Amino acid sequence: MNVAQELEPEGGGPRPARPILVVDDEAHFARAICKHLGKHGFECREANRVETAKSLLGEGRPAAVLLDMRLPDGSGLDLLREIRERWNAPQVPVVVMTAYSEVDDAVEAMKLQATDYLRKPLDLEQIQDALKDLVGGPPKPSKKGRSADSSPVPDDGMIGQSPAMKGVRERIERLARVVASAKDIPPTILIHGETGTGKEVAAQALHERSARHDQPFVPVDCGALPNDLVEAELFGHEKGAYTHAQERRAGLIESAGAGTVLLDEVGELPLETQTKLLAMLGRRTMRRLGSNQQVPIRCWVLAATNRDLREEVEAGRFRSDLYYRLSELQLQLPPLRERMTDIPLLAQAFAAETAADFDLPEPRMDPETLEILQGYQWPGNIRELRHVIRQAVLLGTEGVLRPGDLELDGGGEEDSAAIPETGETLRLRDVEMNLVRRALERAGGNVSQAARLLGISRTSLRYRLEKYHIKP
Ligand SMILES: Nc1ncnc2c1ncn2[C@@H]1O[C@H](COP(=O)(O)OP(=O)(O)OP(=O)(O)O)[C@@H](O)[C@H]1O
Repeated sequence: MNVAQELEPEGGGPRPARPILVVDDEAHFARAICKHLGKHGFECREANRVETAKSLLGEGRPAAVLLDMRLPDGSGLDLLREIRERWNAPQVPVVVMTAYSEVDDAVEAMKLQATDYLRKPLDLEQIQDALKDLVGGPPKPSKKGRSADSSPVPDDGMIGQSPAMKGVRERIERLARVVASAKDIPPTILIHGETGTGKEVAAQALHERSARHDQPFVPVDCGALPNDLVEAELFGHEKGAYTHAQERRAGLIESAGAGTVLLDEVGELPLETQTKLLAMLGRRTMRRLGSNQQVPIRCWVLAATNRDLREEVEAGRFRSDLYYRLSELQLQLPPLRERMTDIPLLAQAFAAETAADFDLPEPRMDPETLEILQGYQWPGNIRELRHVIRQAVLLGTEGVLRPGDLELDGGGEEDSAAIPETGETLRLRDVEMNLVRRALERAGGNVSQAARLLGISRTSLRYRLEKYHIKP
């Protein structure tokens, strides 16, 4: 009899499957475990702190617990003790995850009747195997699960059928084939594209097509990390390596294990960090801050940038040797304005997503709304489109997306050259509103004639009339 059977309630009969509780302070790692186990039919709950774990435990007994020892607000051992006091061993299997240097903890955990312990760094397969032994196979899939083809979003998360997008897909397929044929660590791929064009989505699609798809995918926004912390975040640190390093901590690169790391906005890395990154890519090892020991790295590195890195190299802000190292293979993502035919699909998918998130009816798209969306320049690309649609669904007319529901930031066909800085937006709106009023007056309230006077389409004028609440 396996533990899963032991956990069946005495009264028999069907019951909802209990989730597996994953407690690890490395959020990326915990998420990767949940994602991997999720793919194999296990339901998971994630906690990155003792407090969160306790409140999830308060909701009911889990099928098993995967427990990291070092947590930001307490120790895994104390949590294990509490689980044992609450539910008595061996009813809830607890698998402890420890690093090599935490042998004492592992011994202590065994005394507290941890069911098993796994040594970090860990492969997701290992975790799955350990759980399978303990709780048996995954529960039957629930009827609630969405069927793969009920969603307008393709498996790779990349919506779009335009020639430009088909080109991107083909390129990703070709890159994936090269990656699959690499004997050891696949070559680095540099993904270029303006902000919001989907570089992270493309990186994830590459990861999903690689042999590493069951391992963590760890995106790191290099631009968001302050200069004095960037190396600690990337490479990890020993206790006391710098003022606030109170605990030893694995870096993001190490926590990716044999998965994929995406260095997003890699052009933002300080030169000193670029040097360390280059050494790491060459030697396939790295050192945690404050340590002399070289740790082997197994992850595949992808990089993304919205800058022209060759220009950065010329300006002396980016190391040319690192540029060549990172750009062994390249992928270019087109701006949204070069694939306007994808806008209806994207807009409808974002509208559906928002409606589902807020339990609203999925809105219909007014044809004039689509015309406006396809006439706008989208400086913020797909991210901006998603934002505009979400806002329109939440704050606009229920059940239909009308032109007046769209809040676009200038950038339309006739004013795309002037995206105003803060403070100028109002002035631009005032000028535009006055022009619209004057044109209407001169045209005696005739919308088509006023549009001709302004040199814009009738739809564009109708959009502005709604936006500024002007009655013709
Ligand atoms: N082809 C696509 N289909 C659907 N959604 C997409 C697509 N491309 C991007 N998105 C969505 O657009 C948003 C921005 O995408 P992403 O973060 O990948 O862009 P990025 O180029 O990495 O941006 P940045 O340069 O600012 O880091 C996300 O919400 C993403 O889900």
